Parts: sequence; structure tokens; C-alpha cells
Amino acid sequence: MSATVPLLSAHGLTAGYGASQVLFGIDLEIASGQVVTLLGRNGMGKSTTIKTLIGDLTLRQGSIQFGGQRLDGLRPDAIARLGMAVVPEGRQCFPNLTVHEHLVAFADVRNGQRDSWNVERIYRMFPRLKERAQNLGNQLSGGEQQMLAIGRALSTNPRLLILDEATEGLAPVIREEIWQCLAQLREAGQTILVVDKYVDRLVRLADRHFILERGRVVWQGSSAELDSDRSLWKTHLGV
Ligand SMILES: Nc1ncnc2c1ncn2[C@@H]1O[C@H](COP(=O)(O)OP(=O)(O)OP(=O)(O)O)[C@@H](O)[C@H]1O
Repeated sequence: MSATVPLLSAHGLTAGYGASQVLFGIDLEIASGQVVTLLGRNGMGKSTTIKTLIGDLTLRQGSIQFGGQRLDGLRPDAIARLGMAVVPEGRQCFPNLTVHEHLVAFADVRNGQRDSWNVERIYRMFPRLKERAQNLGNQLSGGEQQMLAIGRALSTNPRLLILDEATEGLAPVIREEIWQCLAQLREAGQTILVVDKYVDRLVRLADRHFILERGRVVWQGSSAELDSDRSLWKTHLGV
């Protein structure tokens, strides 16, 4: 736990879908500049936690503080404006917008922020997007769409970048490009929350990990702790 106030602090999150409760009191903290993961087998509540953090799903109990502000009850667009950007599962690029249009349409330069993400900086991170600048969203490969989804999220200059299964369905070489990009973002001080299943890669990328099981955090710790205890991998992650 960091000595300073965390960028994100969630306590006792309870949420679900209709009559079905999925989260049973999730506690989560992310310090500024940290890369944190949510791990767990399929259906354990990782995406539901993210949907609750970004306001897509109603928080039933508990509280969320982000950058010193309470988020409970705020709409997703208000939460996004406070600096939370999500790269969702399935990427969701617009078929009729060009790559360039995607990167300028949502751009937001936060006041006084140095080194902000403008379109040139995003093209430097993803040279392939520059080559494809005038192509439409539906003309891109899966990997290019994923890079665009990350670039679009960065264009809002988020304080917290959230990736939900960002490497799902990508070829190993493209997946590695995405990991490299996240490593560069980490070097640049970007705070990131990642959901993904490649634990062996995530222990090299991230600082801390939270393992979910049936809507509860059953373990949290550092990469070194997770790396050195393979029984956790077997028991909770099935790897
Ligand atoms: N829209 C929905 N309506 C009803 N139940 C849902 C909905 N989305 C998810 N669930 C259920 O909530 C539980 C948690 O799902 P969630 O997607 O959060 O899991 P996850 O840990 O992200 O796993 P996965 O890797 O499979 O996405 C599962 O039992 C799932 O079936």
C-alpha cells in the first residue's frame, strides 16, 4: 500500500445483473503510476468490476474514490471526463471513421499537463496507425484495431487507462507489440489497470495484482510475490 493517497480506491464494491449478484465486496487500490492487474478464471467478475468502476453498471454498495472524488452515482461520461479511459473487450472502433478521425474526435488535453498525448505522439507509439491514418475502422486488422482502441483512449489523456482483455484473439507477435506498448506507457508514468490472462507476461509488466474468485478478492500482492508462488497460479488462475 502506498503512503500517498491512491489514484483509485474502491471499497466494498457490490454489483450484479438484475437478480444475480456478481461482486461481493471488492476492495481495490491503485497508486498513481502503478500498473495493476485483475486476474482470475473466466466468469469471476473482472469485467463486471471494470463496468462498475466506469459507471456502466450501477454500484449497489460500497464506494469509489478517484483522484480525490467520489464516483458513486456518476454517469459514465462524467467518470470519463474525470480521466478514466477504457479499452473495452472487442475494441469497438467506428467502421465509418478513419484512423485519424478516431484519434482527434475524442482528444482532450488536460489543463497544464505536460507530455500530453496528441495525435503525433500516438503515431510515434504506433507507427502502423500513421501508415493507416486514412483507412476506415472496418479496414483494419484485429491488431491495428486494438492499437487504435488504445490510441483513442490515450487521446483523452486519461489518468487511469483500463484495458479489458486487450490482447484477446491477437496473434502472438501482435500481442507482444501491445505488451511492449504498455511497457512504454508504464515508463512514461501512465497508471494502468489490466485484465488479461497471460499471467507470465503480466508479472513482468505490472507492479501489483488482485486475484478475483466468485466476485471476491482472494489474493493481492506484488509481481515478485505472485511470481514466486506458483500454487496461486494453479489454485486461482488455472495455469
Ligand atoms: N450482461 C450480463 N448479464 C448477466 N450476467 C452477466 C452479464 N455479464 C456477465 N455476467 C455474469 O457475471 C459473472 C461475471 O462475469 P464477468 O464478465 O465479470 O467475468 P470475468 O471475470 O470478466 O470473465 P471473462 O474472462 O469470462 O470475461 C459471470 O457469471 C457472467 O456469466
